[in-house]
Amino acid sequence: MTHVAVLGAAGRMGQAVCHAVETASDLTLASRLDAGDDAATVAASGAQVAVDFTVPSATEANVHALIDAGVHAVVGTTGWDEDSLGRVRDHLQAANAGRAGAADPQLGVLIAPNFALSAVLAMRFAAQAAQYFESAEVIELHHPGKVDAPSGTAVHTAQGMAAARREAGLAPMPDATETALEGARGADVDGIPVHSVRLRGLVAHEEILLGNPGEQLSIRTDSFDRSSFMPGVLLGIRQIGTRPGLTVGLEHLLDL
Ligand SMILES: NC(=O)c1ccc[n+]([C@@H]2O[C@H](COP(=O)([O-])OP(=O)(O)OC[C@H]3O[C@@H](n4cnc5c(N)ncnc54)[C@H](O)[C@@H]3O)[C@@H](O)[C@H]2O)c1
Ligand SMILES: O=C(O)C1=N[C@H](C(=O)O)CCC1
Repeated sequence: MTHVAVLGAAGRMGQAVCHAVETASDLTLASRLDAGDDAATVAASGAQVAVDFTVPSATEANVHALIDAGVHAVVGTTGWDEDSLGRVRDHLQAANAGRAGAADPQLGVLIAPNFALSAVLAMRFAAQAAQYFESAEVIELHHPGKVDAPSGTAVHTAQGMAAARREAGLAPMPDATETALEGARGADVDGIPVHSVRLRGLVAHEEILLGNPGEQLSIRTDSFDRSSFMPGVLLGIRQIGTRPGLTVGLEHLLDL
């Protein structure tokens, strides 16, 4: 039986994760934490794994506290960049160097911008397709309660596509824009324009547009309900104990 703590337990995702953990026969919900609670207390609740769905401004400090507490972490909170990921990688390496044996297992942290299978596949397909198209843009569409833009998924998608374009030696994308209102061409993520829509009624959606003369490929993922993220979160909880160090992206846990 794996004991699980949930950080951000009062939030939209935290509530869904608590319910998913409570209804899984191999998991026990050890503690629920929200703003104002100390992440360092999760070990005392008996948790071996903590799940973080909080806010971009808090998640990195939470992860460092969890590493210090000797608890594996599964993180869905967005807002990570190369610097913050690097600090977690270094902290894990230092912490794991001092840990050995069954009573002191090697710690793992999984940080995934999207736990929905459709989104993970969309990111993979977009990276595969990117080298074959002159033009590529990403449109992400979310509920208006979301605090960050662009979405972590859109950043991850654009970075994967940009890396594939670089590797294939593609020229910059055609774009004759000479004058534009600020923001009209979206945010520039590694040379890929990313557009953010916030609309009441939406949950989490993304469309990737790829264009060539005379043709277009559209790749779209829609999470209509937060239940779409739960199989991925549960997979992360079940596997993180066997994955020491930092893993970025659920794709590494799937047989894609
Ligand atoms: N990876 C994914 O698949 C996925 C899916 C959905 C959302 N997200 C991300 O998860 C995060 C949370 O999304 P949400 O819609 O649940 O947000 P939310 O605002 O509904 O919930 C966040 C919760 O975190 C709490 N919180 C704030 N600071 C905290 C702290 N220091 N310690 C503990 N709790 C704290 C808040 O009080 C709130 O209850 C966002 O970054 C979002 O982008 C990721
Ligand atoms: O609801 C959110 O907020 C979501 N955030 C993630 C992101 O920023 O990519 C994943 C989808 C839902």
